[in-house]
Amino acid sequence: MPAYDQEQETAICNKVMVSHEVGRLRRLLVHSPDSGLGKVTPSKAQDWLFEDIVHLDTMRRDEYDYFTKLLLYFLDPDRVAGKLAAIDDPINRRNFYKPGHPQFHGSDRVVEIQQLLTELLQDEVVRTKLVASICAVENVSYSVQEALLMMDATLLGRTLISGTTPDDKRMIFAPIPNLIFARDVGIVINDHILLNKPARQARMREALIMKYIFFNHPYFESCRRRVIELADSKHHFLHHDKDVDYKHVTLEGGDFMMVAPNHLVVGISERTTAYAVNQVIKAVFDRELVDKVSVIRIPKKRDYMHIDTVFTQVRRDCWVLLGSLSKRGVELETREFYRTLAEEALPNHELKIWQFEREKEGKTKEFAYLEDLLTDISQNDLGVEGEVAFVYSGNNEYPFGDREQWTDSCNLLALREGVVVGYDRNDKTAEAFRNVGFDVIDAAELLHHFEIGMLTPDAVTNTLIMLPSAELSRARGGSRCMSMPLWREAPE
Ligand SMILES: NC(=[NH2+])NCCC[C@H](N)C(=O)O
Repeated sequence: MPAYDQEQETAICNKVMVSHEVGRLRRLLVHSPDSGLGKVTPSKAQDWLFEDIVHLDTMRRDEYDYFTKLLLYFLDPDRVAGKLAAIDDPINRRNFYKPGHPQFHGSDRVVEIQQLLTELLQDEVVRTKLVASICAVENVSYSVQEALLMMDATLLGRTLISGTTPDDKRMIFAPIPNLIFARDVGIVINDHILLNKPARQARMREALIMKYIFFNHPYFESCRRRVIELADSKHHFLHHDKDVDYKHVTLEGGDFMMVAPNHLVVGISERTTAYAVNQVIKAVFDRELVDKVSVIRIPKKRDYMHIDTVFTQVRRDCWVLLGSLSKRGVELETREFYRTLAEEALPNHELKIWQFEREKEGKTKEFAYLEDLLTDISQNDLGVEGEVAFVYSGNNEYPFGDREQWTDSCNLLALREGVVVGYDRNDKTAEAFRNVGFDVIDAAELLHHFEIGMLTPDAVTNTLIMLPSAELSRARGGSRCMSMPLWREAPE
């Protein structure tokens, strides 16, 4: 047996490398719903980017826990295989799923942000800086700041995320309920990490916490010099408010897709500004990180939010997307208009796609439709020779396409090529998947098959795994949103 190589083991453990959307997922960041989600009030729900208040216990026990089990089964099976009956025995009070609890799974493959934060808070210097920054942003009193500094790291981590002190009685600042959407906290571009700059106030504390984690946690030590932080334009603070927008950098992970090692896809959306995209292109070309950047401008509407709410990749040769932004959808919508009037009248006319190449400065290619770009990626970047398959939200039947997009039918996370996780409420989209030859199976049933030895994760192919989603979908994000891949292999 070769000698155990500690250095090599650490390098693998801390590997940060994402160059694809669909190869085998090896490591990711997540955050399971914390008590802050159970404190969202109807009057604040919209400000905090939820469409409704959620029932926390149902969301955790009946929904998110299945996500955790699935991720562990595929990425870190030793923690769960053959153990689910014991893990889920009511006697164990879900302790396996509770960050900070001695029985917490603590996986180094399915990495919990709260655990990283707790570890980071053991460093006195970082702890003082981070607490001071959060207290400044949240505008709390000096005495609260002092009290926070007295807490032990586990309790402090929990408080900084949930906004509530450990006795769970005193809310000292707002929760950050969107931290469950780990996709938006940062972006891995090959071996670099691009920091998020959220568009909404409700997500500022998340970005602050993650900045400290990426720059200070030993886990990211090896790539610290490869963290990219983009700034607003020079003197942006001198501009009039109404002019600030176009010179403002806001960017969120849902608008970024590493589709191939040489090719980054970026969205201009409600959350990511054109100015930010311009800075990103410069940053990745200057560092020679990719050869191509494709930019997709989508209508700035709440329903669409990020590009990953309107399409995601399933296999090298298969994508799921929203019909009204597809070739047929846009053509149908425009047909009855004079061309120039269509541009004025139709929201989907905002859809525009450009491709920039590092070596060909000034030369920009345009794509008329989303399918054209996606076909180009499949065939030219990923070597697909035959047809490229498109699965449409709601099976492209009116009005199910829009209804199911709203509940994240287009926001899928690939665990491996062709094995994707989606929400169980999107029936028509599931039908569309069946029509192109996919199996559709509930997460609970699949886990049961694993537990009784009927199936192994490696044997699963071309499958849409359905996650219970009545509560999760009210938070407006799907499985892709709930994951930030740190390491993904190339599709085999
Ligand atoms: N990558 C995504 N699509 N993330 C979805 C985030 C949802 C969250 N409620 C927000 O509005 O910010």
